[in-house]
Amino acid sequence: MITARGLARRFSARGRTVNAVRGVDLDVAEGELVGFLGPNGAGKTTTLRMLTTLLRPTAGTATVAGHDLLRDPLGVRTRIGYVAQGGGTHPECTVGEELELQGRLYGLGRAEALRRGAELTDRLDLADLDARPTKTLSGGQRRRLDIALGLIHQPALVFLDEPTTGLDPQSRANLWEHIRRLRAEHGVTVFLTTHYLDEADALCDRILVIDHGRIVAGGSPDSLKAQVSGDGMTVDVAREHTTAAMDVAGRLPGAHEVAAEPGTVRLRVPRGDQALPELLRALDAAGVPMLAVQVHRPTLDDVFLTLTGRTLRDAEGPGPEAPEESGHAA
Ligand SMILES: Nc1ncnc2c1ncn2[C@@H]1O[C@H](COP(=O)(O)OP(=O)(O)OP(=O)(O)O)[C@@H](O)[C@H]1O
Repeated sequence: MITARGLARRFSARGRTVNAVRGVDLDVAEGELVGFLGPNGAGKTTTLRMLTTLLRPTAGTATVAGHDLLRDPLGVRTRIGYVAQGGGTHPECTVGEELELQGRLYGLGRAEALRRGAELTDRLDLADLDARPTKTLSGGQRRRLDIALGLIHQPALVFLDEPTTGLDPQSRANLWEHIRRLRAEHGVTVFLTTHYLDEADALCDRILVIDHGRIVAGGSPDSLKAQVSGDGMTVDVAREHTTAAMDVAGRLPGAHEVAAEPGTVRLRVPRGDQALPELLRALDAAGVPMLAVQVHRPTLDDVFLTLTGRTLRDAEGPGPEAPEESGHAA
């Protein structure tokens, strides 16, 4: 459904050059639900905008939904849906009007646009909101409307840019269910970007991790987690015992990535369940009272840390300063 080779995009403005995407290869099969994961400024949106014809690549080639991205951008556009981060609804228009207008923009007749709109509002739990101005919708309802608008022309492939950013946990879980159903019941291929590891973990068959404009890892959530060697342990002690606890922890068989901050020691061990009693005995023998301990299986957070040396939290915040440049359809 998507094949991209060496896709790259450079922005230049005011004498500065930003290599936002530095040569991305992608293969997405029909019916896959793929997550594109990375911190702020990693190049997710830029890649998405290239794949959806909104931004011309500086290098590389791609075929999207059976059409060549550079030679046949119109062909690409008719077969894909793109749900951008901010959405684009008019605040005074009603849900029904927005859907009808979008359908007409895609060349549907009025009756067909209304029929599709009704089908989508039904499918996305918006059926009672037809007459409501979009400005009165909740965050979750608005995101579901954005998705309905992206699906009006029955695309085979839909791109969702951070679909759940800003939503409360319940609305996120609800939206995940709708995204799963898009694929399960309608065979739509879904390519989504997200900051959230739990989202990628819960939703995606496959995850691609992008950092500094390059894909640094890819695979199923489980296979990525398997790349992290061992379980994590977090040990809390009184601040004055931090160094002693770190020494003890570092001597456990197979202990690695041992790090400490005042009152807390973190490490990785091959098997957390086996290391725990040993750690308790060793701390006891060293006269270090332990206040609390946690053992956890590797998470995608750990994967990200292992691959990039940063946690997604470290990476939060604005990306490198870069001036705006308006995008051009290819
Ligand atoms: N129009 C532009 N002009 C100049 N630089 C840009 C432009 N668009 C993006 N960039 C820069 O390219 C890099 C990648 O940005 P991009 O928006 O693709 O990242 P992202 O992974 O989607 O981040 P976020 O999660 O914050 O949306 C950043 O350094 C950004 O500042």
